[in-house]
Amino acid sequence: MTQQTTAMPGKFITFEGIDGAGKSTHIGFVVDFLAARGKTVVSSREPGGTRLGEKLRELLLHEKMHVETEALLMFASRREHLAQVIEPGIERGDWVLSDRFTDASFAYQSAAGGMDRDKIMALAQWVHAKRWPDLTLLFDVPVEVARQRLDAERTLDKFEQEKADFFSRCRNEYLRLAGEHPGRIVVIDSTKSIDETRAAIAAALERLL
Ligand SMILES: Nc1ncnc2c1ncn2[C@@H]1O[C@H](COP(=O)(O)OP(=O)(O)OP(=O)(O)O)[C@@H](O)[C@H]1O
Ligand SMILES: Cc1cn([C@H]2C[C@H](O)[C@@H](COP(=O)(O)O)O2)c(=O)[nH]c1=O
Repeated sequence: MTQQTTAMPGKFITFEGIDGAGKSTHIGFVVDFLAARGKTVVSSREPGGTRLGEKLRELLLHEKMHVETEALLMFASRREHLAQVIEPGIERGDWVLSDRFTDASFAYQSAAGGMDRDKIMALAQWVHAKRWPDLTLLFDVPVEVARQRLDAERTLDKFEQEKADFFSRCRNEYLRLAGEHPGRIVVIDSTKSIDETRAAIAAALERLL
């Protein structure tokens, strides 16, 4: 008789925050933390994460467009990412990490960009009705701190060139989402030192292990 083994489904963890909050700095730490605990980790990002998604990312980060076009392209990238990376990874039992997901569409296209929230929700229901992250780490810093971190280090893309007011609306929306989904979204105070931030991340991850 053939014995059938069903792999335990993996987990889906997303990283959010305004540009310059520090989320990318900590993804490597999370990969190492989980790998040390025997997890197979897949690390990816949005927009992007697939060949098509990376092409869309190039357009999204550098071309001016109507905010609804922007949202549709974000969700086109997301659809491909779910089909090629997120769902197969979780099914294999891997821990899939994504640098941003749908919370970013609520923060950037809706709260900051002015798009109707219900339209983002309709796209989310269409593209991934049943799939939401098991854990979202929200890296929170005041807008001025994020700005200083960005200015210190690179050529700014289309979103990063937005004014402080745009990022205040994003930040407020992220915090509002955290209040709405306290079981999923953990707010990490990203003004702290990198070591202190790592300790907070480790505590949040322990809840899933
Ligand atoms: N806790 C911290 N203290 C001081 N500097 C930090 C801290 N965390 C990150 N930084 C620095 O801030 C800068 C921006 O960090 P990072 O690229 O991780 O931000 P991000 O949120 O991923 O931004 P983006 O979304 O635009 O990619 C980097 O130079 C990083 O070294
Ligand atoms: C998924 C997603 C992303 N964005 C924006 C947010 C950032 O400014 C860029 C991605 O850059 P990062 O350095 O990789 O964080 O894209 C968005 O506006 N809406 C989204 O859904």
